[in-house]
Amino acid sequence: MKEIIIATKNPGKAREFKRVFNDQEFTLKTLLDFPDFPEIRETGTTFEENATIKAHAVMQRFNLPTIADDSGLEVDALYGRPGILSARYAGDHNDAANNAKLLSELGGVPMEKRTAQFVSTLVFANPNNEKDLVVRGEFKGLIGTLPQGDDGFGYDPLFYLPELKKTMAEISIDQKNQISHRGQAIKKLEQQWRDWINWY
Ligand SMILES: O=c1nc[nH]c2c1ncn2[C@H]1C[C@H](O)[C@@H](COP(=O)(O)OP(=O)(O)OP(=O)(O)O)O1
Ligand SMILES: [Mg+2]
Repeated sequence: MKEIIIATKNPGKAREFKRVFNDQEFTLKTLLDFPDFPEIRETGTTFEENATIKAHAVMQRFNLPTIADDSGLEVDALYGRPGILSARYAGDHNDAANNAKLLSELGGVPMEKRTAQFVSTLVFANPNNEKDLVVRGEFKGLIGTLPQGDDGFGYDPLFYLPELKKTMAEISIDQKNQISHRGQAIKKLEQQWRDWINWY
């Protein structure tokens, strides 16, 4: 059976990927299956650079086709921050601390100025392909004034969808995948990767 690795240690991302990116033809693994895999330093200056760093580190270790997601939240009132530093905004990978810092930085900013977007860049690297496949998805919303909902991960409890009158943490994983930055990027990947990949 062919294998594809998702180069992530984030359980929320892994769950969203496994829900929509699967097939009889290959099995999907993530770094959660390899807990000893060393920390990959995300030293790039763009989502694409960081996704490329992660995809290549993991591809080289396993010699298998590897997809990495680098993603984050760009808040207009904060001039695009936290952006590529989203995971490290307040503390290292502490969602609650990150959300609290975001609320505090946006203190006093009225709802109409709390516009933001989630961004996801996916890089698919393969030992037999010279060029990586790169896709990106974006999704706009508003930053709420208090966290709501228990689903999702990261900034989802603060990411408010005015059309649905719900946060991203109050919709199902399937609904999130249908609309989200990552869901859109995965759809683009689905449309392109079979024509791109050289298995052997
Ligand atoms: O759908 C999302 N819903 C809520 N928050 C999200 C989402 N997508 C990204 N985010 C936030 C989480 C984290 O603070 C940062 C990603 O950082 P990023 O380095 O790409 O991922 P990560 O370190 O959690 O896992 P890994 O690098 O192993 O894939 O943006
Ligand atoms: Mg990361």
